[in-house]
Amino acid sequence: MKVFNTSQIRQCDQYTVENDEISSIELMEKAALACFEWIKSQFSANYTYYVFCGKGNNGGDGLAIARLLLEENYKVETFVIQSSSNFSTDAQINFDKYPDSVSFLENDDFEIQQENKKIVIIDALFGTGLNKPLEGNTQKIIQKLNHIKGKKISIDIPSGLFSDSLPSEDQTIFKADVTLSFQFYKRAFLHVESAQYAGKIFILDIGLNSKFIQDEETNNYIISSKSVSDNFKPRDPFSHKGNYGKVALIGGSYGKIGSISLSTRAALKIGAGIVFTIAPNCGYSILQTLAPEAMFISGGDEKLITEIKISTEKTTIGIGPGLGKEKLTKVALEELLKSIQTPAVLDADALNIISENKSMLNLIPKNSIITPHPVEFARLFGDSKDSLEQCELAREMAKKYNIIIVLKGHRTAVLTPEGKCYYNITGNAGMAKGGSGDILTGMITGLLAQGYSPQIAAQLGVYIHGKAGDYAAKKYSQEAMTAQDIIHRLPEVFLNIKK
Ligand SMILES: NC(=O)C1=CN([C@@H]2O[C@H](COP(=O)(O)OP(=O)(O)OC[C@H]3O[C@@H](n4cnc5c(N)ncnc54)[C@H](O)[C@@H]3O)[C@@H](O)[C@H]2O)[C@@H](O)CC1
Ligand SMILES: Nc1ncnc2c1ncn2[C@@H]1O[C@H](COP(=O)(O)OP(=O)(O)O)[C@@H](O)[C@H]1O
Ligand SMILES: [K+]
Repeated sequence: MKVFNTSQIRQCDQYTVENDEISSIELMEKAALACFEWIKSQFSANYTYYVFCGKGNNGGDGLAIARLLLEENYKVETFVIQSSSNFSTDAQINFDKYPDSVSFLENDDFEIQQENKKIVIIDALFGTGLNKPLEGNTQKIIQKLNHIKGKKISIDIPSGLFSDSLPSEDQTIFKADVTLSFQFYKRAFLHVESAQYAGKIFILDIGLNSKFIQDEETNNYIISSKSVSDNFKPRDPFSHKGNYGKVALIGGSYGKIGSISLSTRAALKIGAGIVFTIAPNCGYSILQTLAPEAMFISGGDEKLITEIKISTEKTTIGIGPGLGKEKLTKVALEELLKSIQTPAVLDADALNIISENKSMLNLIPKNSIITPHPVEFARLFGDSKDSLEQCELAREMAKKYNIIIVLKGHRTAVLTPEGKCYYNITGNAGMAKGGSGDILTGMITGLLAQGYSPQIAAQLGVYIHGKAGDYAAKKYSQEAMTAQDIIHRLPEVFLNIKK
């Protein structure tokens, strides 16, 4: 699913109005109707709706939503911000059509009856037309709204937020529980500094022109469930274990055998044919017990990995979880990287070793996948001022080193050597626990071994990992789920992909 910037969304609107039999006011009505239907499906008529509108098209959406609510006898109070600018053409039409009176706000002296607990505040003050951070009265109004208790819904984008850039810390922005946005994810919804204002995001289809959407180019995408099922390869009934690849997961050190055992179990459970684990000898009994399907190869020492004895020709390597950074381990990693000809997966301490020996970056086989969290990324490639800048730096580094970078976080981004960015929107805060990343390494390595291209293995891996995490949270709660539960919920993910 493509992510467009504000100017592309505007062009898409315009193209739709010019090429489809729909006028801009009809498009606004469609957008408002989609919001109204969503609101109706979630809230009863017992709520009082306070609709705050600007004079642009976002305000026009708000006025149309307020009218639709009134027509179905919902209790509605509508406010319009008084300003020197005129209504946009379509907002003026919706203002004229509004069947009740509206209150014009010159400052923040509006009243909302708080003792009535069933309150919905609809923010239709500013949309994608915002041209500078809010100040003066609008700023005060939003600050006041942010202190009022009630359900808060932003239309298209929280007022005060820009679609394509991140806010400064002191910027005033409406804090929504839910954002109902039209047709496309906005980039601001995909970065933590801005996404926190949007709450839960629902993308409403308003039927914008599909040819435009197909033809318009972008470098930013969402990994959609459709792209996952389109790329998914069901197992051939006549296949044997040799068809599903040979994986070697390398990692663990004394006290951290758990991490490589999680990776091992994840690789098995994601469908890999044959799995080896290379770990220190202290991991032998643990691994043979926790993952009896996998074969153990000694890493050369009781507590550390000092040698990696595996033919890399037909084996897909995943290295890093719990590995440690001892000198002998570094040497073993260096030797391994020199011997690999095919893409591998590098995580955690494998990346930390490389960040302390930057020339090793050039040893990473091309099209390999590295899976840093933001701090590991910064160790490798330097600091960034925010997550958007870090994402752009990752795009450059993926191109420079010809690798795929899986930049982990609330919205993990997969950056490719062609400069594309694929955001993952599955997953939840229950996964913010030690071990979740080790599982992702095992999953991506297991998918790569099964013949998925590195880019698809990375995209499927992060999507499936997050989706399994969502099933785990549903069953056990975000608090009580542990990383292992992500592995346990993989069956639900596969059964649903196949549907
Ligand atoms: N395809 C779509 O996405 C559709 C979008 N529509 C709506 O149209 C919106 C965009 O409409 P507009 O371009 O009219 O923009 P807005 O409604 O965001 O606001 C523009 C107005 O706000 C004023 N303004 C901008 N920045 C300000 C600031 N910092 N302080 C005070 N005033 C400021 C401008 O002077 C202008 O009057 C979208 O967000 C969406 O809600 C819908 O109506 C229909 C379809
Ligand atoms: N709040 C969150 N929402 C969605 N996914 C999350 C969240 N927090 C963590 N995750 C996911 O959990 C994993 C954590 O990986 P990592 O930071 O390497 O942890 P570790 O290796 O210590 O388990 C990543 O895949 C990340 O995307
Ligand atoms: K808004």
